[in-house]
Amino acid sequence: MELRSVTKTYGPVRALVSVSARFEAGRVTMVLGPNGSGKSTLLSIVGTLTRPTSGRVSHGSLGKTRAAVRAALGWVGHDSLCYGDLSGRENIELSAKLHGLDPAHAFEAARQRFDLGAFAERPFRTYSRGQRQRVALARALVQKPGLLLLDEPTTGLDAAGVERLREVVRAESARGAIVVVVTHDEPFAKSAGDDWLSLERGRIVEG
Ligand SMILES: Nc1ncnc2c1ncn2[C@@H]1O[C@H](COP(=O)(O)OP(=O)(O)OP(=O)(O)O)[C@@H](O)[C@H]1O
Repeated sequence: MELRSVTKTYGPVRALVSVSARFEAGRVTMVLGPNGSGKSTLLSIVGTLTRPTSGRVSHGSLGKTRAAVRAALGWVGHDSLCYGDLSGRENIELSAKLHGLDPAHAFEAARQRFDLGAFAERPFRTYSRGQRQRVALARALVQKPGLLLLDEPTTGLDAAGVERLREVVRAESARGAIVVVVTHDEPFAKSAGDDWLSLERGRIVEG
């Protein structure tokens, strides 16, 4: 997957300025940079949720159409994309159904992988932050995405939660996914990343 000279403006604000980068299958790219440097904008362009103002985005073998890329996309952003009135189990099962997969099988796999306890039967809105994060991640991974995008995934996680996340990120890339993670957590970025890309005022400064 590749961005070529991608610029994104919002009125007078230049969120990204001529950004070029490659993201390889089987590698984890960490996107770093201060607040407002364009990290979330980059992620949403890569995820086809935002169109660039100029420049080119190629998703390579993930697909040529937005629909194809979105079918291959696993996304955990600031918004969990989970329904608050549904339980964790129901959220995961719903995601499985939307991808044409067996819901019970998908939930059982997620339950084991993310150690989902009795809380998985309660409404999602009652969850602690760490529980939300586990279910949101489980939901995003249901269809074994070819492209996994995570925005600040360590926020609110304890040390054990961060370690589990690191293992999941490494396992997903080892499976062959392209993984792109926006983070302010430098120890996590160092330990879980293969490639690092730093943004400052919408421009790549290294990496
Ligand atoms: N929908 C929008 N409308 C107007 N300006 C926007 C919009 N989205 C982002 N911006 C602006 O673009 C710039 C980059 O924002 P972005 O959210 O990509 O930064 P970020 O690096 O993810 O920041 P943070 O670390 O605070 O999450 C900021 O100046 C922001 O205010």
